Amino acid sequence: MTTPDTILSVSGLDVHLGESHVLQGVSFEVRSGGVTALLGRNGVGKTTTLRGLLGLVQRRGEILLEGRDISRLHTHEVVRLGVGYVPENRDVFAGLTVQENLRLAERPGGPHHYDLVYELFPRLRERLRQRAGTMSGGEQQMLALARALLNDNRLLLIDEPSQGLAPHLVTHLADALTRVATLVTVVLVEQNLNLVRRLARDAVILDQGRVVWTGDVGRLLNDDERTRDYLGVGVAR
Ligand SMILES: Nc1ncnc2c1ncn2[C@@H]1O[C@H](COP(=O)(O)OP(=O)(O)OP(=O)(O)O)[C@@H](O)[C@H]1O
Repeated sequence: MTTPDTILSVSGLDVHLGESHVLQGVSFEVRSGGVTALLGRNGVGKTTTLRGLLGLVQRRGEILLEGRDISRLHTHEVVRLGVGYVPENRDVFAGLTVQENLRLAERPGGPHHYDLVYELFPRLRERLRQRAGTMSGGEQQMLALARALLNDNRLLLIDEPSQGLAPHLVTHLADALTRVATLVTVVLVEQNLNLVRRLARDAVILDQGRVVWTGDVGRLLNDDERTRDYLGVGVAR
């Protein structure tokens, strides 16, 4: 049931890729504010769900953003409604500088939140003239996040931001995302369950293209059997 504090409501989302029926009627809701984690084993359809929401893959089903059906909109129209995306491959232009990468991310009409970006990632301000491709993986991840944060978004879709980062960078990322989540609703795909525990309030678990569990993150991560069955891991406490 959709309640007033629901920002996103997905119902019967279906995606075929090649011969595969990757999403088979995915349905879930995202509450306004904070972080909802989209979890599941490798290959269950998490990235495809984010891409489906954005219209980057052909999809069927109903997707309501603040009550408005966006399921037939093109990607640029979804983005213009305030949906930001940070893909897992760190979508930066390697041959361009940090400054150019940020400029290109500016959505026409603004506003553009450079103050916020530099407050969260002071390193980027120091490196405005550096080519993005010569920065470390962590710095590129910060730049990818910064590109999404520059614009006014209602919803940010962030795919595996901690992938490949050293532990101290994961801590920095967690601090930044904690602040981000006070400003905009986040749907986070993440394998690092310590990060999920720290950041997320709600969880949605996918298995083989279907939602198999939704609920409170704390409840999920305190349930060894469930985390083992659905996520294939034990959780360190
Ligand atoms: N272009 C494509 N053509 C055919 N199958 C695809 C294509 N892209 C993805 N798939 C398949 O769709 C399934 C879901 O992929 P997806 O990337 O959404 O999973 P995921 O849950 O994000 O996985 P991971 O945690 O490993 O990133 C996988 O089995 C994948 O092999």
